[in-house]
Amino acid sequence: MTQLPKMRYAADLLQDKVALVTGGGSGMGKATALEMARCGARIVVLGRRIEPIEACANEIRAFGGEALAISGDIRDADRIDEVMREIKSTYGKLDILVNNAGGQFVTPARELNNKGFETVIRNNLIGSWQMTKAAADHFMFEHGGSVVFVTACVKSGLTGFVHTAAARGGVLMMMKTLAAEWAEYGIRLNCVAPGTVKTEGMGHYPISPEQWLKLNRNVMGHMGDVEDIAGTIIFLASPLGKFVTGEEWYIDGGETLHLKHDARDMIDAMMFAKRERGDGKIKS
Ligand SMILES: CCCCCCC/C=C/C(=O)SCCNC(=O)CCNC(=O)[C@H](O)C(C)(C)COP(=O)(O)OP(=O)(O)OC[C@H]1O[C@@H](n2cnc3c(N)ncnc32)[C@H](O)[C@@H]1OP(=O)(O)O
Ligand SMILES: NC(=O)C1=CN([C@@H]2O[C@H](COP(=O)(O)OP(=O)(O)OC[C@H]3O[C@@H](n4cnc5c(N)ncnc54)[C@H](OP(=O)(O)O)[C@@H]3O)[C@@H](O)[C@H]2O)C=CC1
Repeated sequence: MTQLPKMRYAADLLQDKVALVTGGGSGMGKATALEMARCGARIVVLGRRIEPIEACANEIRAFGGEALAISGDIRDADRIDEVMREIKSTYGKLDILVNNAGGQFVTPARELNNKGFETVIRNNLIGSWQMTKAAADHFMFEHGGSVVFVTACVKSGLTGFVHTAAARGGVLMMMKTLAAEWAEYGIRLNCVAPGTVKTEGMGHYPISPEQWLKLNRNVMGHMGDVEDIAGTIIFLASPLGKFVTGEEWYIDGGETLHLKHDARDMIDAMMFAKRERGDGKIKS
């Protein structure tokens, strides 16, 4: 059971709202789902594995909230359509979409093949587009809504992650374009770009959190907590953010204050980890 932090927002902030959080079974997505439920929203938790999303929904029910866990892959357009129909038959509407699901692997660009590049683009750009378009078609063109994309700090690229830098940059420009085109339907769209945040997901990488911090440009010297990101997502998604659209907010411990590149250090650390493992891919 997750240790719930002190509540920051009013318990009725999201009263009568229905929110869908992709990747809501772990990390920042789970923290967002739990806090949104504590603010009164009915929550749909989406992810590929059923266990983590069921666990999150059960935690919400345990404190008296309402939640529905639906398994699905954001890359699968047919499944997304089914998910939207299930939400319609259960709750009748969808007010908030948090496009949080995503992930990538670390690799020097020189060693990345086309399939690997496309895999990460599909997971982080095309998946978010498909979710957003389906939410708008099924619900938000009708009654408005708010979409928050979780991206990453890629202001000056991201060494070792050319695929995800391209995908997240694509999400940013997609979000800004949609914010302009869809304002007339009452749809707001924004991005939250986390710096390095302590989550289960960081376990996928071959270096320790301490090594991440050394390579990182964060001036605070410590990682973010999932609640730092959840709080910002909720602000933007809720009526508190009703005059904000088309924005990207960096929640990054000052990582973007200075743009010193860590290119050599990053590649060296990754290549070292790869040699240590003796395999072709940099896997955790
Ligand atoms: C200085 C600090 C910087 C901080 C940086 C930002 C920190 C970000 C942190 C986070 O995002 S935490 C969230 C963490 N979660 C993840 O990142 C998820 C981990 N990754 C995955 O689950 C998977 O890698 C994936 C991205 C979802 C892809 O999985 P999928 O099952 O769709 O593809 P695969 O069949 O495994 O692979 C397809 C294709 O992709 C290439 N490839 C895959 N893995 C690697 C690898 N480790 N190295 C190189 N290439 C890889 C490859 O072409 C694969 O095809 P095949 O070779 O298998 O035919
Ligand atoms: N932690 C960090 O420092 C940073 C993270 N980010 C990004 O923030 C987001 C959340 O990260 P974090 O909480 O750390 O990550 P986690 O790995 O803990 O969570 C990612 C979640 O997304 C789900 N997911 C991944 N791919 C898909 C898919 N194709 N379809 C449906 N669900 C999917 C996973 O569940 P399942 O596997 O069951 O599908 C998982 O629950 C991600 O987009 C991440 O890349 C960005 C910058 C930094």
